[in-house]
Amino acid sequence: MVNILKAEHINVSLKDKQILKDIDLSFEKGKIYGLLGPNGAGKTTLLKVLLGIFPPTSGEVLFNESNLYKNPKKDVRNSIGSIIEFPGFYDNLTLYENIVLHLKYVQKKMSKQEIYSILNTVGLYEHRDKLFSQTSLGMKQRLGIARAIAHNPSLLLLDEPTNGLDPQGIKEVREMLLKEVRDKGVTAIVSSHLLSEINLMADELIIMNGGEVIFESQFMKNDQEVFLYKMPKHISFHKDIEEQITNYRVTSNGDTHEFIATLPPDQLRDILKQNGYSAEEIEAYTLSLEDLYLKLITKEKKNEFISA
Ligand SMILES: Nc1ncnc2c1ncn2[C@@H]1O[C@H](COP(=O)(O)OP(=O)(O)OP(=O)(O)O)[C@@H](O)[C@H]1O
Repeated sequence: MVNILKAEHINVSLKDKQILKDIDLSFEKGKIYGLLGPNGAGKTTLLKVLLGIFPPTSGEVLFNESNLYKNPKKDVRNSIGSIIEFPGFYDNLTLYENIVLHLKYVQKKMSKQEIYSILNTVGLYEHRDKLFSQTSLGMKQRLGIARAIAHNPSLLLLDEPTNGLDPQGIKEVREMLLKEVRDKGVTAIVSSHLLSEINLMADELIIMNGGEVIFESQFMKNDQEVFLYKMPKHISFHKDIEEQITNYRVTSNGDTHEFIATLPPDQLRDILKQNGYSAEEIEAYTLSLEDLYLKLITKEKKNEFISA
């Protein structure tokens, strides 16, 4: 397991508001991370911090073991491709020329044919000579993706990359991303409000709310399932259980603990039996990504979660 990127205890405060709170994450080479969260959760801010364009109030970002904010190795940022917020391009240049300019900026030499091939990958080859100002929203977004991948980065930071794309475009972007990751070992962090897209492409899931990471899991990997458990409070949390549950437990109504875990029900029941409890006392529910997301966000809003 090779970590290409690490965010260590990132805090961001703007004026009196804390926008990111103690974000501590590691990202492995060759994986797609889905970044989810409601509007204002802090996803874009986190991506900007990871890109090296938004210095955190405290904390470190290490990309290939180089600190992005303190003496970064030369050209380290040129190994990152990104779409963060609306990509800025030159209106009076063609799509082809915009990519040429970007490649100059990141000091990467490419032949005309190679640039055509990139434009072809994102479905823009036949529009290559159109002025940027004369393209549709979807084409602009595709050009943003072309720019993000053009210089063969090892890390992609993509903030809602399918914004403005039609269903076919969304599918093409997903397939292209999967190909980049699988063929070239690129690591991608992709924020989206489209749960179904994240479900289809991400290996790992990060859910944010209120500037914090509230859930982190290999949700999709190897069909990993996530369960909601309801357990009577008289069953005390055994170390073996605690080690396997995720960071959240609900102290809910009356006599019941609710918690979310990837630990399968059979294994949880075995642990309970080994500790002298009746396994029949717990209720287990499989959560879809939508269930999980809504459960976490809703509970967060109601302040019902406490840290396990
Ligand atoms: N420059 C800024 N000055 C003050 N507050 C800011 C600034 N940029 C972002 N914020 C605030 O930080 C919080 C997080 O914003 P951010 O854009 O990172 O969220 P997000 O999860 O990307 O949201 P969305 O899904 O709507 O894009 C919000 O409350 C936002 O208002």
